[in-house]
Amino acid sequence: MNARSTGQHPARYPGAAAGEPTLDSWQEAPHNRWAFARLGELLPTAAVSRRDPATPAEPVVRLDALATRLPDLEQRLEETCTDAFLVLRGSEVLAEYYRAGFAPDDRHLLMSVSKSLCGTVVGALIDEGRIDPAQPVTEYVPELAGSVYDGPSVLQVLDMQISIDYNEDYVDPASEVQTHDRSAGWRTRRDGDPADTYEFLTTLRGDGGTGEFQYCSANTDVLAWIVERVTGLRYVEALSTYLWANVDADRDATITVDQTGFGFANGGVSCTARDLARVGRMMLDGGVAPGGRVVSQGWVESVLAGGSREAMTDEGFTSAFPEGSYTRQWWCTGNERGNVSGIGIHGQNLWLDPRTDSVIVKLSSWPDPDTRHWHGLQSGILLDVSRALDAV
Ligand SMILES: NCCCCCC(=O)NCCCCCC(=O)O
Repeated sequence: MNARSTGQHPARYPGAAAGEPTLDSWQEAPHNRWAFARLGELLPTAAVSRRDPATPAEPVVRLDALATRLPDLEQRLEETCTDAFLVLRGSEVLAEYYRAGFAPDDRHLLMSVSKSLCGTVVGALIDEGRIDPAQPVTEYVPELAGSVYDGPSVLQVLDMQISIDYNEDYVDPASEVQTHDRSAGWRTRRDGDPADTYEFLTTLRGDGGTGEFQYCSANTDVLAWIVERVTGLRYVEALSTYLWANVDADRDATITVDQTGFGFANGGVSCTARDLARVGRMMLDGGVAPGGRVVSQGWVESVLAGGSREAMTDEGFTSAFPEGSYTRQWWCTGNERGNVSGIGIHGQNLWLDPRTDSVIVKLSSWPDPDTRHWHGLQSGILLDVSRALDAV
């Protein structure tokens, strides 16, 4: 593959030269001043737990508030490989569950729930007038000229309505989603792979079609690239500035980065269940968080109203939710309760139940990424808990 220029990217730290520090220069001045405090952005880093691994966290089971209506909830959480589960009604944590070995302040990978966070950052920048959703993507990232993103609007990327030669089969080694992973450092590189995520995005092609839903993880990374271009910040910093710094989080979130330091917006965020619930709380509070307004009420209303039912083609989703749609990086069930969710493979949900003003977080480690069987069990729990909240 011929490496092509993907243009200027935000400096890793103020004053850093483009592309610096690299794996070979981070130990040298002046880079060491930044790198010694940010090593996890350059080298895979293991945490030294403050909890003795020999005495893993005790399980936490606080499901009493739901026990009358859902006496088998704990069993269902166990059967669906739940690591953390939390129900936040208003500002009250009504129920919580953490499996043995996973503590309430442990972070968990969100997979594609990360997309809903990125969508929120884009929403904030649209509110500020810094992104116009009707503009073509290439207005912000001209380096995507010639790719499938040469033509579609930012809104079509947000709503995933672009026909892309991208196979999102997580277990197919020949799929584009696996090449994407390799470019981002999630899998071992192969000869000829793009050097990084930016370059991978420039390689994507399509038939020029728009208007039909196609779930494609690359779209979110394009959004993150746009975020970088309009803010001059790295995506990791923008996520902090526009979202995380405002939600009164207990802990820092983390995001995986590729070798250029580009955050894997489509699936790489990890955080605690309680902090993720705070993002849901902000949505149900009309875009307002303890640190101030994150997105406009109008943005939140657009998400809760759902997207185009006609555009939705995902039979897996519509078999469960016949009125389902996807908009602004959120899955919208179109059911009578108006449930909307961030959804990630292997059982991650940030589920909003506007009717009871509740947020349900479920973080899991299903053995399979994305089967109807597992989604069915998971949706069943989320719907049953939502209905139980009507009476609690
Ligand atoms: N390769 C990096 C991470 C990709 C994460 C992909 C992901 O989490 N996808 C979620 C798919 C949700 C499907 C929902 C449904 O069909 O019901």
